[in-house]
Amino acid sequence: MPRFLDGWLSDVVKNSLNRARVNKPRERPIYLLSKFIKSSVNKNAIIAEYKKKSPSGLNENRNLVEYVKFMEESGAIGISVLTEEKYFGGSYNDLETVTKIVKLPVLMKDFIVTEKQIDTAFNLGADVILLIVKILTERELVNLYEYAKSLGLEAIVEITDENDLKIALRHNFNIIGVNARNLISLEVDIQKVKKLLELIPKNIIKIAESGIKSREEIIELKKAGADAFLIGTTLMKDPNKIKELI
Ligand SMILES: O=C(O)c1ccccc1NCC(=O)[C@H](O)[C@H](O)COP(=O)(O)O
Repeated sequence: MPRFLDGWLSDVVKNSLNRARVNKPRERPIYLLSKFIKSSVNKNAIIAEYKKKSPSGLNENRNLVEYVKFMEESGAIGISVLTEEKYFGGSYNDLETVTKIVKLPVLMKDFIVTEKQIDTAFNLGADVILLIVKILTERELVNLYEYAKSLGLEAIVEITDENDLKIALRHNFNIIGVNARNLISLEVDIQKVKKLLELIPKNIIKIAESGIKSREEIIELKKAGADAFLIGTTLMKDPNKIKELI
C-alpha cells in the first residue's frame, strides 16, 4: 500500500490503484528523454505538457493534435500528457493519440502506484513515467523504478522538499524532477526549487517542474542547475509562448 495521504491525493491514489491495465502491443520505439535533454545544447530543453484542467485552476480544452504538433515543430524536446481523469481531465486515449504522432520522448504524467500503470504506459507508447516520492513508500519507489527500467522506460523521480530529496539520493536514479508546487497547498515556490536543485549532484539530470512563466525564471533555474523544464499551464494558456521560452 502506498503512503498514508491526506485530502485529494488519497483519492487520486485510490483511483490509481483501481485503474485497469490497457493491453495493446507497443507500436513505437523508445525515445530516451535523457538523450534528448543532453543533446539540447543551443536551446532551453522544454517538455511541453498537455493538461486540460488542474487542481490549481487551469481549464483549457485545446485541440490535442494541433497543440502537440505545434510544440514539436517549435523545438520542445519532449511532451508530457496528463492521463489522470478526475482531477486533470486526462485519458489514456490522449496518451495514445500523442505517441502515434510525435517523434519525441512522451511522458505519461500520472500518479503511478502500480506496475499495471507502468505496463499501460509502455503499451500505449510512452517513454517516460513519473514516480512521485511523496505518494510512495521508499520500497515502492525503488521497485517501480526498477520495473520501469526493466521495460526500457525511463522514470522521472519527483521531489518537492528536502526530505524527498534525501530519499531520492539514497538510490541510483538518473533523472530527478523538482516540483515547485506543494501537492497539498498547491502553492508554487520557484526559490525552493532553486535551493533543491543546488543540492543535487551534477551527474543527475535535473528537471524543474511547475509554475514556470518566463524566460527569466528559466535562466535563474538553469543557473541553479536545471537541465530541463516541464511547463504546462503557461503553454496551455498561450502555446505561442514556447517561442519566447525556448
Ligand atoms: O497542476 C496542478 O495543479 C497540480 C496540482 C497538484 C499536484 C500536481 C499538479 N500538477 C502536476 C504537475 O506536476 C504539473 O502539471 C507540471 O509540473 C506542469 O506544471 P505547470 O506548468 O505549473 O502547469
